[in-house]
Amino acid sequence: MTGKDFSTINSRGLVLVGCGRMGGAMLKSWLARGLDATAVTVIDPHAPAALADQGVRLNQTPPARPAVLVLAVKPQMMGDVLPTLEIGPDTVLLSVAAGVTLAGYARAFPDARIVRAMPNTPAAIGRGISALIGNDRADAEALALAETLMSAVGEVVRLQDEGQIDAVTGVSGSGPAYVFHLIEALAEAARAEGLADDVALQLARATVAGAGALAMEDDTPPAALREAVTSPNGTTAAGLAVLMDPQTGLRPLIARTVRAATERSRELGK
Ligand SMILES: NC(=O)C1=CN([C@@H]2O[C@H](COP(=O)(O)OP(=O)(O)OC[C@H]3O[C@@H](n4cnc5c(N)ncnc54)[C@H](OP(=O)(O)O)[C@@H]3O)[C@@H](O)[C@H]2O)C=CC1
Ligand SMILES: O=C(O)[C@@H]1CCC=N1
Repeated sequence: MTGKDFSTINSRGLVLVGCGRMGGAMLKSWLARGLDATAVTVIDPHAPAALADQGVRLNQTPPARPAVLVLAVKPQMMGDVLPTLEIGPDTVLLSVAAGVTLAGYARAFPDARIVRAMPNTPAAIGRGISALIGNDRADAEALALAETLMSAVGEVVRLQDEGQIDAVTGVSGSGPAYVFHLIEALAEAARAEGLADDVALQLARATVAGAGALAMEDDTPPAALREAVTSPNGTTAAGLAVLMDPQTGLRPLIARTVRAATERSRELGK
């Protein structure tokens, strides 16, 4: 990604409403990849002051027709935030909020080209993944602009149907938290088996990161990568007999986890 890819946004401006964990993570990657800080207006009462030192306009009147307005506040804040904004057909509204639907935004901004994206926090290091879906008014240009922004922070998939974004939220939007919890659980188990705290955490973190990197770089299916670790009647087989138990193992637990997160995303949309 280069400054050239951001040229429309750099000349017309980007407004970011909500610069917390997700908005802040994306902005960090965009600025590192060619977004001109002086083209950015951040609206957030608690935006980090350091952004102003980089040239970002903090809590100032936004440009009248920015190329894009990115909404990254909590879904519960939308009722307060939307009435403060004016978005016409020249601006792409790009929302990363869970739950809030295209129809909900269209009621507030009937002429707007609206795109929903569901990213995740590895966006902060350019290793996120986002899914995109636009409303009827979102033309190829609007979707391309959204894709430029989201592909600057990681991989992008396009959805066919807005309903699919709830499952994306339950899998990859929330998913980093599941993986961080796996690191916590592995480190705890390592401590329980007698390893020192720092060594336990180092082993857990590097194992999850290394296995993740191998799964990305190698086209081998994950099941085959798992089998390559598993010697007949060895240690991994003993561990997997517990982890892959059809009733009490990871599969049913992850299925329930993703179901709960997906259902919550659907609820937020009501
Ligand atoms: N965190 C994640 O992993 C992901 C989050 N999302 C979505 O991103 C959105 C933001 O989540 P997240 O970043 O975690 O939340 P945060 O609370 O970290 O960020 C939201 C930011 O918006 C600020 N804010 C509150 N009210 C306003 C307002 N009226 N105008 C402008 N800014 C305001 C908050 O300030 P203050 O803290 O002072 O209230 C905060 O800095 C949510 O809709 C969520 O569904 C999507 C994918 C992943
Ligand atoms: O927990 C949440 O609601 C948000 C959406 C996906 C990740 N965080």
